[in-house]
Amino acid sequence: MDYFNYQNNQLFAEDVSVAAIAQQYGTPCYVYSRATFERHFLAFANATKNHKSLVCYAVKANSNIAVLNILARLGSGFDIVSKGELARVIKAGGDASKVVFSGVAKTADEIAYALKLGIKCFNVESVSELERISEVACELNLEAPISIRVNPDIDAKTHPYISTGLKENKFGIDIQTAVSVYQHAASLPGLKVTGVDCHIGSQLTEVKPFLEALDKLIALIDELKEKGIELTHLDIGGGLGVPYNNEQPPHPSEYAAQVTERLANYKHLELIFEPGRAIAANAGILVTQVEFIKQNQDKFFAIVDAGMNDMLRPSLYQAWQKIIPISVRNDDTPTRNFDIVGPVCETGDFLGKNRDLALKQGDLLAQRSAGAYGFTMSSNYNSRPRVAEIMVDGEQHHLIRQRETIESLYQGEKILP
Ligand SMILES: Cc1ncc(COP(=O)(O)O)c(C=O)c1O
Ligand SMILES: N[C@@H](CCCC[NH3+])C(=O)O
Repeated sequence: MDYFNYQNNQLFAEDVSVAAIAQQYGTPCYVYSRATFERHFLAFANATKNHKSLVCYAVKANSNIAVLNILARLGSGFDIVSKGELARVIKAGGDASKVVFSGVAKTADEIAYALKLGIKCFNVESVSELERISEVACELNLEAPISIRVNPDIDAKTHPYISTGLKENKFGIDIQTAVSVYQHAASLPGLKVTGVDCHIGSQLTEVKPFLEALDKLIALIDELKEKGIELTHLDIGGGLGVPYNNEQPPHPSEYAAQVTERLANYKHLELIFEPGRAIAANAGILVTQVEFIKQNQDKFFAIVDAGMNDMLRPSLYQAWQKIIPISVRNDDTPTRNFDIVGPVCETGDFLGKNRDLALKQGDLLAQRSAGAYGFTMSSNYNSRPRVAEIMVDGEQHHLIRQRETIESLYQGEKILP
């Protein structure tokens, strides 16, 4: 099921022509499908119905408040990594009691903000952080629910930059030392030990590494119980991959079924998932226009109006995302092998390389799978205003973030007197 489809050679997002959106809002722009966000969220939520569980959407994937609101209405919880992300969740109508706070460097201010809002849990990534949370909680006369994010030293078999569960990665606490850290946590004032957490990486295309991590977590939970520390939840993190090209990641229902099966004897443990990409990636496209066609000897470039500042993934991870025309040509324009490059002054500024397309100046293109880690990783590099975001909902479309203005680029800056 795909909500981005061709009708009479024109790309549609649900029931709206993408060309019409580009005409109305200009390019580049991100276009999202509400129905896709909902379908992906429900795939997780429904798959885990036989086990007490909570889906905490990872806000970093796509943090527009319209997206968060759509998910909050379906009962989603949220995985956040900053005060800013938590503020977005609250602004969007999310429930703080369903928020888990991840990240390696929570400040005292961020901890206090989250504590006062009554979040579900802090996923703690170091002993120093544990002590900081204890101090802040005591100062506020509050109790902080915590879980330790353990690093299980599992190879997630993904790109090294998005692998997080190996001992050489900065994330989590070495699982070998976890028991003593839990004992330390139990002795500190202001803390309530509630769970265990891990997140081994992103864009995983197999269930096996998740299950390996889960087995290590279960062994830890058993050991803690023997030592008198009983946990009430297990957070397996996010990381389920999506098909960008020919990858065949397991469907959320298959993944969730295998995870819950392993937890058959642990029905009392609430299971938390933190999916980001699996919910958002294929719910969005980046729409861009060909500014120029350029030929250097036998190399063809389509220079488009979206750059690495709008979509960083290809430059940062050599990520491959499909690029398709918004209107399929049926004239005699030759198909050529193009590098699709942006306007930014960097050699690494490309959306895709070696793409066989029939293109002319002025054509519109869509980069697919752009709903996750697209807009949220965008910047103003080269003083380029960040682009508009549009949410399609059936036959309706809504501007959910306006294009930044030139003036906004230097807002807050000052010239010396
Ligand atoms: C702690 C944590 N949870 C959840 C996620 C979401 O990951 P994904 O988008 O791969 O599901 C991330 C990002 O990788 C993360 O760091
Ligand atoms: N931003 C990355 C994933 C990292 C997720 C954050 N832990 C991507 O686009 O693939």
